[in-house]
Amino acid sequence: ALRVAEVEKGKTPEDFQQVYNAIAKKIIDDDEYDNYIGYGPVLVRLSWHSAGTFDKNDNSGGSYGGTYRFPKETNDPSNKGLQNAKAFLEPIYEQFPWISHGDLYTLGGVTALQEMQGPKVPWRPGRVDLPESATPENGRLPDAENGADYVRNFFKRFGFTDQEVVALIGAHALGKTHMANSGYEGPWGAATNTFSNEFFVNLLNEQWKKEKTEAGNSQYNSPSGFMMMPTDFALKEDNTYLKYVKKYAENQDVFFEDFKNAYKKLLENGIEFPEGTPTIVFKTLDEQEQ
Ligand code: HEM
Ligand SMILES: Nc1c(Br)cnc2ccccc12
Repeated sequence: ALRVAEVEKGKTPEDFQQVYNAIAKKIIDDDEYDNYIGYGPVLVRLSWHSAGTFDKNDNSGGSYGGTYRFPKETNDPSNKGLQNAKAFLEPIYEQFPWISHGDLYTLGGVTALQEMQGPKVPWRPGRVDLPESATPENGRLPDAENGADYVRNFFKRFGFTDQEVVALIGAHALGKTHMANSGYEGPWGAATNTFSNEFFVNLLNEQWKKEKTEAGNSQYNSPSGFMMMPTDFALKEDNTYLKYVKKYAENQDVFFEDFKNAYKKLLENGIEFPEGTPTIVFKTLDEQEQ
């Protein structure tokens, strides 16, 4: 079914900037989360998982309906750990009950990314909450215990190119993996809350050793305490992906530009935005008088 955006009644870009500011301030206040990594990375992951159920073949799933709010999707094993991001956003929703859940989950990721010095991501409002019956079945998100062919095939469902796929996975510069959530653990050292191209720099420059985790997964570990999952590592094993890995490791500006475009496409996949829908480029807190 076609998803047509309808901006929340009477709301202006300034209203959405207020939501952005409330999320950004809460990220600063709740800085102790996950050993002081903070909520930035898990908010970005929630925005991706809310959009990552999209299937272009029948236009089902995706960010529009905000169905992550329903237990079936919240409890998808692929979403383990995202409950923390959901709880973080609950008081924001109480403060701005007019916002749709689809807009809230995608705006949460855009806010977190920009406040972690990532690129400015133009964002459009108008996702409309769909009923529980619209919740997609579990299992639409990717499984990290796989190689390049799986990754390439998985993202065909979104209509992404090889370049867009490599750019998007660069989000793994943020945060970390948690044994209790996914059966992967690490990095132990520089789990970061600043967006950069270092995922690609590490992937190319570190010495990697393939090991088994206590959950029975494979992961690649480096002496500096970094880790890669098989689907991360696949990006350097595949010659086409490797071309983009090198491009992004060499030039952070090019990575930021390509990530911004691919992330916007991810968050808006399957949605028709009518003429006149505002495109908002949010100001960061630093850019506003405090
Ligand atoms: C092949 C595709 C992908 C796979 C298999 C994958 C898998 C995973 C797994 C298993 C984790 C660890 C979760 C945990 O243990 O807490 C993770 C974390 C993360 N993923 Fe991905 N991911 C993929 C693509 C993406 C994309 C496209 C984005 C965003 C654009 C993204 C953003 C993140 C972030 C920010 C984290 C860190 C979360 C935290 O620190 O709590 N991932 N991913
Ligand atoms: N920081 C990460 C590194 Br370094 C490598 N892989 C990841 C996969 C998911 C989330 C974070 C990371």
